Amino acid sequence: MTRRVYIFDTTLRDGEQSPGVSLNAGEKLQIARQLARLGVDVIEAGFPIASQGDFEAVQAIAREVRGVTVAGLARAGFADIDRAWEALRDAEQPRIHTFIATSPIHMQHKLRMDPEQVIEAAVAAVKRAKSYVSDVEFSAEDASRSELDFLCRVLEAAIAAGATVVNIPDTVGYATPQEFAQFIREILSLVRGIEKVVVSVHCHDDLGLAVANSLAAVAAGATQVEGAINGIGERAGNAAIEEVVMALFTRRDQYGCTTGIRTEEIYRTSRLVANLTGMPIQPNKAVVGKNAFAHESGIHQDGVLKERTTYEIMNPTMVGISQSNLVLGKHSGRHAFRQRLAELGYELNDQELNKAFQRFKTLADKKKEITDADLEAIVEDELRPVPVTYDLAYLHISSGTTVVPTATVGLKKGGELLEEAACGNGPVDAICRAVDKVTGIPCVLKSWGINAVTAGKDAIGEVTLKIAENGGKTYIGRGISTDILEASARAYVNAVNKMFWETGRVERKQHGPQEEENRVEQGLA
Ligand SMILES: CC(=O)SCCNC(=O)CCNC(=O)[C@H](O)C(C)(C)COP(=O)(O)OP(=O)(O)OC[C@H]1O[C@@H](n2cnc3c(N)ncnc32)[C@H](O)[C@@H]1OP(=O)(O)O
Ligand SMILES: CC(C)C(=O)C(=O)O
Ligand SMILES: [Mg+2]
Repeated sequence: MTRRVYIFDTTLRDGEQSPGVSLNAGEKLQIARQLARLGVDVIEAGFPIASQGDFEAVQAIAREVRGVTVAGLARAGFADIDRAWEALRDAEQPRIHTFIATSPIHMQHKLRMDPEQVIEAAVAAVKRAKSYVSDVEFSAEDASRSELDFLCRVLEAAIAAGATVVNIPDTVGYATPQEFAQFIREILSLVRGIEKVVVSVHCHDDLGLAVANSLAAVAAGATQVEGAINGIGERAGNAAIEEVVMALFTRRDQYGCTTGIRTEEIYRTSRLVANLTGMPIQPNKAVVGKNAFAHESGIHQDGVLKERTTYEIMNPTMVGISQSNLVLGKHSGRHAFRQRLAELGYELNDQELNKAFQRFKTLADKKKEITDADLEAIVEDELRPVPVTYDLAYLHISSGTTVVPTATVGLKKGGELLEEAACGNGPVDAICRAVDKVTGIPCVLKSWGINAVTAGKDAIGEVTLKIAENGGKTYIGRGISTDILEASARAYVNAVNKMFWETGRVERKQHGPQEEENRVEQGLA
């Protein structure tokens, strides 16, 4: 039989405790609306006594967001609880979440209270909260470092006082999965009345075990998991909700649990939280990272192209990502290379493909990322090798903050040296204009981009650009040099040569040895 596990989202409370994160009321409201669309059961909207801003944010969420429980956090003190109620009173389903620490280390050093005082404070807090709302969650902070007998007494007292949810936090991420599962099993068997309430866990990621501990607790019988989107939160963060949910779904054979989450909303929620909190998602992050459904190795790409499930245990569309991504790099193989070229509109025969593939591998050894423009340039060169009509003989640039950028270029055409100078908005513009003067054909620079082919201060830059002749067809040019202006000039001349060749401005004949040498110099052969 499948069990329903409740998802308690604390992105807006514990998540906001991430160092450097502060969300205003508008941003919190935006995230809360999306969390409701995602289908979480509880949104912990904030800690109302923390600041006027947080109070207003919780109040705004309580007033607007429907179909979900809205919780506010409060220490075990009347002022906190009263303030939480003030903020939550207009919620459709309000929950006051009150907490106090139960571990010897916290009671002695932080609270400076003895265990009996802690029990008294817990009971008084739950009763106060209960006087306002029927749904009261009690958390025993630092539960995983608390003595089991004492913890059970506190939980029992909180349930007797009216708590509807008891939460067992691993506040400092100290637990390990087997130990935590055993801890939960013991609590479930020892605490009187626990069968009447929801048993929750709240795990932190100090040892990278937050999700594993949460899942172990669910397997042991916990019925609510607390966490944050993208795993943000105090220190190393909370259990990542998207990971917990997708693990419960993907391994439902193991856990036998369901959640109310609409998984297709996961990616959108993750992006929104990353954007509004300013906490970027690491590329290799499970479920929502840029690489979570990306494959770079040829063997994997081949497998995925033949049958996606060879290397994917989840369908990306299930989490709201449109498709798997085959990334071309030095580890890629011909199957993925051919597929990407087909997507770009190139159908190559086996011989052409092999030649282009060798060029691609050579480039991939030098560059981290191979772009579509790189592929287009490779294929264009392979399929349509062009003779060198113009060859860059020299380039002189005058540029700076107080001078008009000026370029002088010398281009060889046959045995002749043709020289021109031009001014421009910047040095690249000046180069383009000077080349145009030589050729007599003004072109528009449609795009220009540079990549470092090698690392370090003396990196070789590779410029890829696109030009078009007065609204006409686009030609791609590439040029490499340690000087980015020289690379730009070479790329521009390369594109001009393609234009001359394709528009029939030069005689169509095979490359001679000198032309092939020139192609090598330009980094094109
Ligand atoms: C594990 C968690 O994530 S707990 C939640 C942590 N989140 C936050 O702290 C964010 C919001 N916090 C705040 O804005 C502030 O800390 C406030 C407004 C709550 C309190 O601010 P201050 O009154 O200046 O107290 P301060 O934060 O310096 O110290 C905390 C006090 O609360 C007490 N306290 C801590 N937890 C509890 C608790 N659960 N119940 C009762 N008292 C508690 C501490 O012992 C300390 O009391 P003391 O002043 O008598 O020594
Ligand atoms: C307030 C409690 C639930 C908490 O955040 C923790 O113990 O980590
Ligand atoms: Mg926490």
